[in-house]
Amino acid sequence: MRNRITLPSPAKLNLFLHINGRRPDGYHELQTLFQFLDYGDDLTFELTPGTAGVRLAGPVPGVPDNANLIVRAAQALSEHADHPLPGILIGINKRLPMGGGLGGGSSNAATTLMALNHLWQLNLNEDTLAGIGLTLGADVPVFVRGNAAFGEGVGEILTPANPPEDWFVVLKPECNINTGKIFSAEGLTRGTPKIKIRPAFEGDASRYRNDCEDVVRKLYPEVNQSLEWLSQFGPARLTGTGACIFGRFPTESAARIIWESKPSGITGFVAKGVNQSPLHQKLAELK
Ligand SMILES: C[C@@](CO)(OP(=O)(O)O)[C@H](O)COP(=O)(O)OP(=O)(O)OC[C@H]1O[C@@H](n2ccc(N)nc2=O)[C@H](O)[C@@H]1O
Ligand SMILES: Nc1ncnc2c1ncn2[C@@H]1O[C@H](COP(=O)(O)OP(=O)(O)O)[C@@H](O)[C@H]1O
Repeated sequence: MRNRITLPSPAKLNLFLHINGRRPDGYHELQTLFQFLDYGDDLTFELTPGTAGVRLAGPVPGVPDNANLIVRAAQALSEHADHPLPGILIGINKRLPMGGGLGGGSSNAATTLMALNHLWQLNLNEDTLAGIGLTLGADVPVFVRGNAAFGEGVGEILTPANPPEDWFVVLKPECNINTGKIFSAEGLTRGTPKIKIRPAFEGDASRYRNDCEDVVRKLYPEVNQSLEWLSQFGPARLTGTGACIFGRFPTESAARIIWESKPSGITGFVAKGVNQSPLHQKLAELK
């Protein structure tokens, strides 16, 4: 049994995102296709016997520790323990932009649930971990399950999927987008008819759109400009409620050529889409 493990906390893309309606509680019913990227944050977990509680080795800028999804995930998990738990120190190597639609915070929460379930020897099953994850955010369950998936409901009803593992240029326009602001925008497309994705989806996901895109383009000219630039080279889309956008390429070299020619000042990265989460690949190696 190790005392210290470093685990990946990958990004997700919403390859498409449809909004089918609004629930009585105000949340929106979605249909979306999640795929992971082989790019993300790294989290290091170290047991600190003789101490109690969860400490972060350093803060995430702009996020108080007690609001950090890593700390909130650890606390939620600790409520399921039936034995005293040793303290834990968590280091964060943050690469993913925050509030970018890449699910970084949700992914950090899922990595924490999986890591501490192992280090604290809680033996909770995946259903329980996904259920705890859902209390922290709609995107946490897909990161706990670790399979590319169609998501329904608010994204928690998951059907495994196998989209092509293409390469992506991901760009982060210079703006931060609040998810709540987009879901409450007046002109948001909210009535896209449901498509049949269960028991199996038959179709080309790239034919479908992100229903948040029109509103985000109007409210954030930076996103509009970046989408116009990237779509010269093929279909480009928003992920989640933005601000990140992505373009799909069949090879790494094709993606890198476009990446090298991006307008100056814009940040982002090139990554491969993967249908098994890098977190689950690493956990399988540790077994
Ligand atoms: C849109 C998606 C798609 O993957 O991703 P991101 O852009 O955040 O990465 C997710 O569904 C984001 O889910 P989650 O991360 O739980 O959303 P939050 O930031 O907690 O939501 C902020 C607010 O947006 C509204 N909201 C959120 C999700 C949803 N399906 N319907 C909503 O109406 C609610 O008012 C909520 O209070
Ligand atoms: N560990 C964390 N990493 C990133 N963001 C976090 C974290 N903990 C809490 N947050 C909060 O969650 C918000 C959403 O972050 P994130 O999941 O990265 O973006 P998105 O949901 O747009 O993909 C951030 O703006 C931040 O306030």
